[in-house]
Amino acid sequence: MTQPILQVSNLTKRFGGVAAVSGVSLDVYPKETLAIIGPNGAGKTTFYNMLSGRMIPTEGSIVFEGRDITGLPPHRISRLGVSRSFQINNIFDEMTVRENVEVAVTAYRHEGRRWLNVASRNRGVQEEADELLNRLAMTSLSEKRAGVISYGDKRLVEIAVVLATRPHLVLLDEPTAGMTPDETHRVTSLVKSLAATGDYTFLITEHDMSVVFDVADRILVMHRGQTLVLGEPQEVRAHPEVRRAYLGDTEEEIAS
Ligand SMILES: Nc1ncnc2c1ncn2[C@@H]1O[C@H](COP(=O)(O)OP(=O)(O)OP(=O)(O)O)[C@@H](O)[C@H]1O
Repeated sequence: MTQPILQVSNLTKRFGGVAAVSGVSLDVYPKETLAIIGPNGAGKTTFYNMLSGRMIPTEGSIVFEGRDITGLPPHRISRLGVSRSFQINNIFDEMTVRENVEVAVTAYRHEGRRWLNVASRNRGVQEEADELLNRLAMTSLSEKRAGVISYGDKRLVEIAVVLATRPHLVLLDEPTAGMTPDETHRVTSLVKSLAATGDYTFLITEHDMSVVFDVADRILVMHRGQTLVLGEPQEVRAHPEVRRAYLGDTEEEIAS
């Protein structure tokens, strides 16, 4: 049987009396796309923060590709192949799209402080950046300054920057937040096409249920820091507590 790429056991984070995440256990398998949903305050961000090393769990363990990464600092976890995109833009507006990706590729290659000078001259880096942009169908934007492209395109550049670190596990944090329907469609298509390459495993937090049901192989529903349901989309859709606690209201809303 396939070994999980990520094994989360009894993961717990308490802030004083508040258990933001409480006893969550989860196995994630290579190449799957697993969505994490839940109402505001359910613990999704705290869960991500522990996976990516920004917060140290109060209890529990995180094993990635057979190695215990619990409590390691973010740069070590990233280096091991877990990469996270954020809800905020963190790209350089003054640089072109390609330069942004080159910086990420170069940083990954550990060229240290010389990266700014090296990036534009290093053909290997350029080729890798071009290949990534091609993979994301963004070649036509390569020479544009990041500051002038649309919000949706910026979010895609961020995904390119994340992929430049050659992750095996990609944590996407509300990738379609603030996007137009067209932009949302581009992101869902992209995630699906990247998942289809078999090179990545995705965790994705997302409030847009149509995106979740479109991209996810499985869904973890969190509620008050705990696992409410973990299952395939049709199980989650049909689950009475999920309907009450989160998806809420009507059949049509959930199916849409
Ligand atoms: N640094 C912190 N100190 C104290 N309490 C915190 C801290 N971070 C999160 N919490 C609390 O933990 C709970 C879970 O928060 P978290 O941000 O993880 O939820 P979320 O599911 O990501 O919510 P949202 O969808 O609004 O981003 C909330 O009650 C929140 O107030």
